[in-house]
Amino acid sequence: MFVQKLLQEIKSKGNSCVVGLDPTLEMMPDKLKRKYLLKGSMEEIAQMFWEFNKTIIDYTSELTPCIKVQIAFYERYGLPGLEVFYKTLDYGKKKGLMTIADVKRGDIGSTAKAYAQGFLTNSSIDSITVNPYFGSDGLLPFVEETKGGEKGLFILVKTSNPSSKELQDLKTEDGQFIYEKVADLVSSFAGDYTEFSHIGSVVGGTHREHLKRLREKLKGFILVPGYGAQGGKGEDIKYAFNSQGYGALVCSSRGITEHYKKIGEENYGLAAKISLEMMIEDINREIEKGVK
Ligand SMILES: O=C(O)c1cc(=O)[nH]c(=O)n1[C@@H]1O[C@H](COP(=O)(O)O)[C@@H](O)[C@H]1O
Repeated sequence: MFVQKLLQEIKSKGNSCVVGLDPTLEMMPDKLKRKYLLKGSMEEIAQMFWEFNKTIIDYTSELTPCIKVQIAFYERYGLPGLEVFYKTLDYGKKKGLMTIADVKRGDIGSTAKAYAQGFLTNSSIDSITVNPYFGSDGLLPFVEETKGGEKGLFILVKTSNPSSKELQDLKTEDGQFIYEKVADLVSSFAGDYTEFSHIGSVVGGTHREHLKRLREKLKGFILVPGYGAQGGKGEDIKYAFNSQGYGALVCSSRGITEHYKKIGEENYGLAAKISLEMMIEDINREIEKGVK
């Protein structure tokens, strides 16, 4: 079961920090560029991303419970890129990690069903991110595909980007914000659960007040992106956890994979590990302090 496996990983590793694998050309260490880039073809770039991802996973898999792989960074390099997206998830699973395929899908019911089946029947994918803009009939195929709780969903409730307030913070007729309405919709799908529902949500780590309000409303795990590169801090993000220190996954991508730029590229994998260790220390310290 998704939630049980996730909790087991979190407890055995002693943290809820997720490594995001969002490779870009600019992110690549020079030594990899020298090794792979002859013509600059999609195949070469994909091969380079594969070595980069494998190295980051090798250095961090003993620490992190989970990886998140954002599909856009792979799709932009066509089929060779997509192959690396799936190979990365597969490699993460082989290393014993839980996986989030960050695909942010959503559509009318029939198309949503195709998305849901395409991603959620893949044995290397434990969970996906979902866009709720189509409303309940667009969400139902994803909920249906995860019925039984073997797989999980993270539905966008309040995103981390500065403009998220333009639409998500609009007030509805009954005085609630739109993101609160989305949270209610997500909760209505959560079903029976003992600890946390496998129907989770995404709330950006850049909004302390939202995390406070939403932790009470939401019954599933909260995926919290925005740590590090987007300015999210442990002192705010701790509000996504329950009083026992569980129920959230904090994700950092560039903060971990680009850390080598601060300390030298000879060992970019070790640099990622060091950055993850610092993140874990920060988040765990804040959880320990508790919420007021
Ligand atoms: O669903 C997400 O993961 C997500 C939601 C959100 O509100 N904000 C957000 O940054 N993300 C993703 O989280 C990652 C953040 O990357 P960094 O800013 O490099 O840590 C990217 O893959 C984003 O697409």
